[in-house]
Amino acid sequence: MPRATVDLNPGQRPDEDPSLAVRNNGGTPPAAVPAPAGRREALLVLSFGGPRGHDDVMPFLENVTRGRGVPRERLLDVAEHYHHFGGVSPINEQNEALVAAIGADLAAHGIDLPVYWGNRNWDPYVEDVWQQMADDGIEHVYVLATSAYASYSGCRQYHEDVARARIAVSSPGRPGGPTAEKLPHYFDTPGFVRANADALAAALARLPEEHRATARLVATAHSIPDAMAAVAGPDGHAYETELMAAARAVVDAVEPGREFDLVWQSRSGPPSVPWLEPDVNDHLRALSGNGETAVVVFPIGFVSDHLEVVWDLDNEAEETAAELGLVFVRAGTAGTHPAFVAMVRELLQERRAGAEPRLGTACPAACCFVQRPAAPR
Ligand SMILES: CC1=C(CCC(=O)O)c2cc3nc(cc4[nH]c(cc5[nH]c(cc1n2)c(C)c5CCC(=O)O)c(CCC(=O)O)c4C)C(CCC(=O)O)=C3C
Ligand SMILES: [Fe+2]
Repeated sequence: MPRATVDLNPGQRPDEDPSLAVRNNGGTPPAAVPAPAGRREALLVLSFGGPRGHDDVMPFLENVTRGRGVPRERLLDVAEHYHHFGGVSPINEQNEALVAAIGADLAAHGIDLPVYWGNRNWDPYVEDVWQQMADDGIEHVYVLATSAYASYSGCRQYHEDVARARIAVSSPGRPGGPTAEKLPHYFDTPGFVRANADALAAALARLPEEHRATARLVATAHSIPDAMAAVAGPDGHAYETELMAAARAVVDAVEPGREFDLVWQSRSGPPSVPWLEPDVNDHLRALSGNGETAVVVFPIGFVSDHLEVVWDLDNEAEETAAELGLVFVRAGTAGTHPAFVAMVRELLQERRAGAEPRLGTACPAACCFVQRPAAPR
């Protein structure tokens, strides 16, 4: 018997809180059977979203943090980071490039499948894209989330985004637009590991020669609240274990067995709430105190060089390193690396051929569930 799963396809339930449909419904997991012949399918790249200009910044931040108890001072602080880039997040052009690269790769392999792009927090919103796909006659959508790992923010919330979009496009006789299934977590796929390993190797090569063999390798990922980490994945703590596995595989692909650290960046929320530690800046101080002279930071937790990378690492962490006199190089992310793009095609083909659903495709009903604060502050 299939386990109760997060329901991506709640159909037409306009009177229900969309998030309840996701949380409480024991839905049917996508079956391990091939896609029906002739069904009109599409791929949706589902991402976080980011502002496109000055005036978008605060409304965007309010979208991200609605009802989440993030202090206003933190929002104003983060708004400043965006304003350093004219209010334009790099995430949009990163996603446009990824969509183009996936489209070109599918075409090059003779796979006739349209690729759409939608976001949780900013235009193009997932609800609007779902409507577009419905209008275009798409019947089934494979969803690639731009996060490789388990956690509420990186997995479950993307399931919720899809369920919300499906409810938004429901109308009498046309419930939910296309049906959906999320592609599984891909942190451990050879393509994702290869893309990150190439980036790490390139970063090492940018170090002055005398530091290459001894530089400390430091993997980073977005910090999350301890409470969110505790319930990530079916058995808890999957965010940390998946990150550790991905970082280990990436380092081993460059230099088998070389030591590395996994630390956290970009924490948010009120100081009273514990998040995963140590922070990358504190970690750099500790390394320097231990006599280390050079570091390579590789943001394994992210799939593109968006703001959390180009500000929090290239600016803040780099500055910390400079104060300490540490030689600092930051490795790139998967971006549009051909191995990463090919991996997306492989995940897609695996699902279309009827492979057994893996974690992230069909999640147990309570997987990654976190209780949000009762009232927005
Ligand atoms: C696990 C995780 C990922 C990785 C998985 C994934 O990629 O989905 C991620 C990605 C991202 N986070 C991003 C930006 C932000 N995250 C925030 C806030 C938060 N992130 C959280 C977690 C994560 N975040 C959490 C638990 C919060 C607290 C509020 C809440 O519980 O939701 C805030 C609010 C202000 C602040 O407090 O920092 C912003 C602006 C951007 C866009 C960057 C750009 O614009 O280029 C991206 C890709
Ligand atoms: Fe975030």
